Order: sequence, then C-alpha cells, then structure tokens
Amino acid sequence: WKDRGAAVGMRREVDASGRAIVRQVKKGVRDFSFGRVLGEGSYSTVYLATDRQTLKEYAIKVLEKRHIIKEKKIKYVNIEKNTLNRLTEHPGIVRLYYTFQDETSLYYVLDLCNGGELLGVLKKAGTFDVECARFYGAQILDSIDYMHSRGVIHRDLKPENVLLDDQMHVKITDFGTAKLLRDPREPWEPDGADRGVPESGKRQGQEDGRAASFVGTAEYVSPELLTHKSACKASDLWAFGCIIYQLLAGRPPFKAGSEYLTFQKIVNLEYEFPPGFPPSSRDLVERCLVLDPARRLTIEHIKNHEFFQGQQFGKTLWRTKAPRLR
Ligand SMILES: NC(=O)c1nn(CC2CCNCC2)c2c1CCc1cnc(N=C3C=CCC=C3)nc1-2
Repeated sequence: WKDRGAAVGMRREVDASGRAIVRQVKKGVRDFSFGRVLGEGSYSTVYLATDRQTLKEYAIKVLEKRHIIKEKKIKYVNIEKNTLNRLTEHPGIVRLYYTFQDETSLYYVLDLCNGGELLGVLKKAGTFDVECARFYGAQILDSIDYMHSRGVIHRDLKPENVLLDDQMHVKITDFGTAKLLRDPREPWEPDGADRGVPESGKRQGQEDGRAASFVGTAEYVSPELLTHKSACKASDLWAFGCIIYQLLAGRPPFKAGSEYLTFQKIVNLEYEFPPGFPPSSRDLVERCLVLDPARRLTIEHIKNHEFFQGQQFGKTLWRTKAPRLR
C-alpha cells in the first residue's frame, strides 16, 4: 500500500551545529490532532482532524489493517484509494490530499465538509423547492459527469453520501463501492466483470454459485444491478433520478418494509408522485427511472431537460451562491 503524496510537509529544525534548517517531511499521524468522530463504517472511522502546523481542518479516514485483512477487504481499500487518486480536479468530489500509515492503520487525509450530509439538510427542510432541487441536482449531475469522464461509476449515490462544504456546495464521498472502468469511454466493463462487496454494500449470493456481486443501498439500487448483477454508468443516473424525486417529495421513490420488498418495487417500477409534484420535475424523474439502462436519459439529455432550463453547469455553477433553504 504505497503512501500517496511525496514529502508534503516542511518542518523547521536545528541541526547538530545549531543551525536552523527546513526539512521536507512526510505528514504522519503525529502531525494532526484528532477530534470528534464524523462517521463510522464496517472497517473505517472518519475523524475531524487539525493539521498542527497549518491549523487547517481535514476529515481523516482511518482503516484498521488487521480488520481489513481479516475481512478480506484489501481490494476495496485499494479501489477507494485508486478512485480518489483519479478524481483529483473537481469541486464536487471530496479531495484526497495524502495518505500515510503506521503499524496498525491506514490514513486518508480528505476534505472536511462542515455542512454535513445533504440528507440531514433535506430532513430539516422537509422538502426542497424547485430552485434548491435544481441547484443541488445540477451540482450532483456535474460531479457525476466528471466521475464518468474519468471512468468511475460510484454505484452507491444517495443523499447520505452527498456532503456539503462551508459554502453549502456539494462534495460527493465514499468511493469504497466504486467501479473503476479500464476504458473511461465505456458505459460498463465489456466483460461485465463486477464483483465485490465493499463497506456499505451487501453480499448477494448467486444461485449458480458465481461470485457475489455488489449491491448498494436498497432504496437507490438500479434494476440492472438487481436483475443482471452488474452496474453501468446509467446506474448512477437511476440513483440521480431517485435523489431528485427525494429532494422534492421528502422521501425516496422506492421504499418498503424490507429490502426484499423495496427491490420488488424497483424491478416492477412501482412508485407514485405525491400531489403537487412539479410537472417538469416529474418528467425528468420519469425519464431517469427507466428500467432499461440503455433507454434512460444520458447526462447531456438531463442537462438540456426543461427542469434545468437556464441552469449553468461547469465553473459558473460552482461559483454560484447556494440558494437559501426555505
Ligand atoms: N466514508 C467516507 O469516506 C466518509 N464518511 N464521512 C462521514 C460520513 C457520515 C455519514 N454519512 C456519510 C459521511 C466522511 C467521509 C469522507 C470525508 C468527509 C468529510 N467531511 C465529513 N463531514 C461530516 C460532517 C458532519 C456530519 C457527517 C460528516 N464527513 C466525511
């Protein structure tokens, strides 16, 4: 597990002859003071942390080596690190600054998102109006567009994994479930290879004894993942449709008393719009929540949909002030 980020710190020291020197050093756990826990996964804990030298605050994800090895999760740890290393230049993706390790743990030093989860903000507001849903929808879509252009399928997009920074702008996180395409231009892996059960995923056995495939969070899982056991870029756009619906309705479109019943609703496309759901938003959701991934709206079609009329994407979008949440 090669650490990332060459010597990134500068440390003032005095050499043997008493001369002041500046030495380039790798950051390590001693360079940070750790604060409260921001979140816990089945094999990682994320802490608020402050760089003792620069006083800059970060989120540091700590993974326990012994547990990762015992649970055979080394592959997913590397998928997350390789994914974050591919996604370095976008304002809507949590940035990985550097990694280091000690004898017991691996450390990822990441952007801190003080605004918490989009889900928490939505729960407080109840529902978003169209202006807010359009702004947050645009930032999420712009981030998905960048991920896909870099050959990354997130596979577990949901409001809990959409964080907010100090400006209440989107920062997408948790790439332990991601799929890295060998060729970024492909919508999926040609050989359909898609195996693995990372942190927030569930293991789905295969009747024919084939290796288990990854399934994300029940409410946002795409029908193709449930029926064909493989994800493609359009699977993230299914989740996008679920998120837009949830921002405006205050609840996800597919939710039942158990995961199995939720999966049934998804594969049968069993959902309704609440009264008063805005018509152009309804049309967009209906064109994303299409069972056949090949017939789902593409990112370009979504950007040109009436719902996003007048909405800027790219650099302008990220310079726009977040709308006030009513
Ligand atoms: N799994 C991760 O990589 C991760 N997990 N968290 C905290 C989770 C809490 C539950 N919902 C999903 C996120 C983070 C990160 C990335 C890096 C990261 C950066 N900032 C925050 N900030 C938070 C602030 C308040 C509440 C929750 C998170 N959190 C994280």
